[in-house]
Amino acid sequence: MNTKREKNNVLIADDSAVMRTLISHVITKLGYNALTANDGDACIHTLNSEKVDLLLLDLSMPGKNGMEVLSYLKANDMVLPVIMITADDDISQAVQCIKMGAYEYLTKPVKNDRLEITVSNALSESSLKKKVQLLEKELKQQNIFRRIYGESPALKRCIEQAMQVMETEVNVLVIGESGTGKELFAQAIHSGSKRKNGPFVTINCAAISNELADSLLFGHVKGSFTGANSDHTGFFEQADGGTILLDEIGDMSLDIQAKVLRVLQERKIRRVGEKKERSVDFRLISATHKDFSDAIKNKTFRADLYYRLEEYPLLIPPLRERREDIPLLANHFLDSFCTANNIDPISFSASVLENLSMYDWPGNIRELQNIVRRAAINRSGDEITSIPFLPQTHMQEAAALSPSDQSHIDKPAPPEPKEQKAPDIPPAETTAPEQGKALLLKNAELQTILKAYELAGGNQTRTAEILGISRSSLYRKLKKFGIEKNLSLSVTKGL
Ligand SMILES: Nc1ncnc2c1ncn2[C@@H]1O[C@H](COP(=O)(O)OP(=O)(O)OP(=O)(O)O)[C@@H](O)[C@H]1O
Repeated sequence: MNTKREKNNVLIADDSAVMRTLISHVITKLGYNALTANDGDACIHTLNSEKVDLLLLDLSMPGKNGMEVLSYLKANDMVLPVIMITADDDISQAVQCIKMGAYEYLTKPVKNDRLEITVSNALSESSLKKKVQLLEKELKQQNIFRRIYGESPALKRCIEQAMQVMETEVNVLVIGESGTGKELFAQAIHSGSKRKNGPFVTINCAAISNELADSLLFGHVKGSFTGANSDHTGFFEQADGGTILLDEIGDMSLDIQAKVLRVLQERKIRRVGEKKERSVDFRLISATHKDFSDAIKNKTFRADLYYRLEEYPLLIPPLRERREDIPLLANHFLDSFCTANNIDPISFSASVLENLSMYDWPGNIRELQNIVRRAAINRSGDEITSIPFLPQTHMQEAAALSPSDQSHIDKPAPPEPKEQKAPDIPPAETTAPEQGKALLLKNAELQTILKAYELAGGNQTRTAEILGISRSSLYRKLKKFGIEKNLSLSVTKGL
């Protein structure tokens, strides 16, 4: 790359007007912009007000001398190549400047050819350094956010914000509907922070009762209450040196809010049954799907705690506000499912991807992930051509979408050819009465569970994993279908 063409700004700081004129002449002839300063203070002023790519700095100047300007640059993290200009008898100081980070020194009288070469080399090197730094930043971003898929401007904005805040110690409040990826973002912020080698501890605030709060949050010592058979380390202590995620923070009781506020203020905890206090060092991230304004008004959430939590709010938009991410996410979940289950690659037909893009996804990405898994289990070939169990209640008409939403669905989806539909599950478009529809959905759900069960080789934990639900949800669903325990019996009976 030819640095001359870039019109870099070169600042010449010298108290001699003759030197400034001579050097400016050479710099301009080389194709760079020459800026000048007649002393150290003027030099610092220009550095703060202009974009300066290279500094030619006289060592001996009235007011702040060259060495002091160099110290100022270091103290203020201002990174740019500096070439010292020095009289012969200042050489030892010039060497000292190199040790302080100056790129090179030139002795007076400055020879034009030496000046030209040194300036060109310094600018090329600095531009190369900037490129490497940019690449490093991109690589770091790709690595930290590798599990977060999406290309929409809305998602990219979230990533950019997370990048900005992750290296600080600021408390982050991640706000978004259920299933939008709040926990994923919290994990990414932790892995991009200085605490990345420390623990990442998640507390589900909705699951902590007032009775158990002290023991769970702060720990207990053996014998401190009935059933305390051994010492226990609480969540805050477990997170020492790392990050703690307070998930579903809006569901925390007022009692527990007071306890958490105290830890945030004092950074100390006391285990139940123990007198001594222990210091804890953690970074706090909280997540919520709730709007706090009403809770604060109704005094069910402490305003003083809220303002501590939301030092930096990070808003994750729902999937329906970034529809362009849907096909990408759907394909990603399908590929992951096939890889995890040793299935030959399958794909979605274009019309299915369009249908998925028109759905509102009230359960956001988690719901999309589950629907993709079900579709993969129910497939009848290597292409998925219909999603019969996609509820119509949240389906947008293409015409109802905003123009930006429609960029990917400009043509209406062609009707599915009859022979491609799943044989035993009628398509969702069927104009059946409501009861009939409910029955069809129930049937589709059961078929999905049975196929997952087959795929899992009869293992119920694995079945639940494939379906993306917990084991207890699986049992609940089975119960709903009148199957209490023995799923294999139902499969063999064909239900
Ligand atoms: N952008 C994304 N790319 C890939 N997977 C994602 C993305 N966002 C979320 N997911 C996946 O969706 C699921 C839900 O994400 P996550 O648990 O982070 O959401 P959440 O907002 O914390 O949900 P909840 O409020 O219900 O706890 C997870 O399996 C997660 O891996």
